[in-house]
Amino acid sequence: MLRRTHGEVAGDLVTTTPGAPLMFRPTVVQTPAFITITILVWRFACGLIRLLYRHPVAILATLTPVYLVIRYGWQAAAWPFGSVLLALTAWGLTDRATFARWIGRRLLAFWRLIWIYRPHWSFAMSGAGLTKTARNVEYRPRLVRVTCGPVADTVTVKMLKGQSFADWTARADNLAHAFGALGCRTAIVRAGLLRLTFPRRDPLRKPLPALPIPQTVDLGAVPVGLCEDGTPWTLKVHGTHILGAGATGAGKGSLIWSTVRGLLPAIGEGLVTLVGLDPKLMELSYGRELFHRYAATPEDCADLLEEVVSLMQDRAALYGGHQRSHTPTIEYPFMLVIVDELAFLTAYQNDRDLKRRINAALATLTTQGRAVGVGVMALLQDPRKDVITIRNLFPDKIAMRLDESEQVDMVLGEGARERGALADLISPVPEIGAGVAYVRLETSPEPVRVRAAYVSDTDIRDMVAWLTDRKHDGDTLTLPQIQTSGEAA
Ligand SMILES: Nc1ncnc2c1ncn2[C@@H]1O[C@H](COP(=O)(O)OP(=O)(O)OP(=O)(O)O)[C@@H](O)[C@H]1O
Repeated sequence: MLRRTHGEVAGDLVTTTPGAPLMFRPTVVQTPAFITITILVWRFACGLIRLLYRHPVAILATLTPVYLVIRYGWQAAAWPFGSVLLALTAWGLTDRATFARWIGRRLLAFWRLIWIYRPHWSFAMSGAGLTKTARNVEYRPRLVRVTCGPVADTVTVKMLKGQSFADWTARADNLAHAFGALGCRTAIVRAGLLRLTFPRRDPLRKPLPALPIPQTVDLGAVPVGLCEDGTPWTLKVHGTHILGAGATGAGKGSLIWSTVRGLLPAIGEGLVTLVGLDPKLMELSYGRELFHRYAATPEDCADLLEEVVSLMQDRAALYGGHQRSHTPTIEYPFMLVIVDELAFLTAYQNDRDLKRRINAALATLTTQGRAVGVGVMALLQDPRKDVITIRNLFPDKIAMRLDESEQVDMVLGEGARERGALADLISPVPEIGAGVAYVRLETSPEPVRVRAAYVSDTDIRDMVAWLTDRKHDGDTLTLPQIQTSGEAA
């Protein structure tokens, strides 16, 4: 049976389908051509101004020679153009860093914008499922800006209304492949604005040799390796506690020894004392001489930890009401307690009393030690809750190669893996992956990929010799002593 459709009926449409959808025909308003042209010209002008504002160097470098050739002919233009080119080459050869900062990376950013990001943007967004369609119109997130750092591109994006940060972190892998990058890290700039970081090359691909022993020591920034953006990786050791987790062979040793190496001058001056707990008897014993106090058996470790706790409490009593923070002095040096394979002393310890004493001492140190100049740096293989119950008492965490993806959030905190901390995907091949880690510092929620420098056995022997030489030179006659509780009081 033929039946007319309901609603604002489109002409004389009829249908034989029962329950056919209502058909509406929107009113078509003819836009005058001059309005359309004005809008297009306006958009073009805005785009041009934006381009000039964001890429002045690239635009000048492209347009100036063209203008000179058209205006004066190529022979006349060749002189100024050649001179500028020569000056820029000389600048690039003599001071590479400033040339790269002011010219090179700006040109590169422009090039990568027009060659990689702009042409692939639409397809990458829809391919990654980051577009939204409403009334048959596809809306795309806006590419705001591209900048280039020494090793990575930073792309600023305006998210679509209704999108969440999690939508983007979940697509990080898709985006990396879409733009031919090694990976993609996401970070929020402000509400609605997102920063995507695409590494162009990986400065952490090759092992780093041990860093030079620094001239002076900053306990807030001890150099231990390299970040993936090519900047030095520095570790804050004073006023915090550090937990490092990594499967066997992940390179936890390089983290310990790079830290000790960075602290060496301060150890020599007596401003830093090292306390080593080495239940595996393999790692710290190699540089035993660098530690003021050292323990290996669980009993000795428990005694030593309790001694440090009592020292810390004496200091706290001394400081109480007078000062709220610690400045290292020879009398009251900063004390770093390094624990290799913490689980041997806690979870895998059969003696219940020892286990309780060690756990209690570590919990006390990590809750009260920061302000009085006692820090704990603990390493372990397995970060699960039943292995380490005091995980949350360490403000700074480092995830080296881990066996399972779930372990990443256990170490670095909820959502770290989603934000790009792929510690479970670090290569087990020592040359490629040993010493590589993701860090999440107390001050920043974004995980940063880093690699610790490799301190070989020879380097450790040299460090011992360096310290011994200084002692003999008279700089420091004895290794600084930990004051016992009686002395401190
Ligand atoms: N930073 C590094 N760069 C390159 N290679 C490294 C680095 N650190 C360690 N390695 C290599 O990886 C091997 C294992 O390192 P290391 O013993 O430090 O691992 P680990 O995490 O302490 O393992 P385990 O928990 O079994 O003791 C080393 O013998 C060395 O060859």
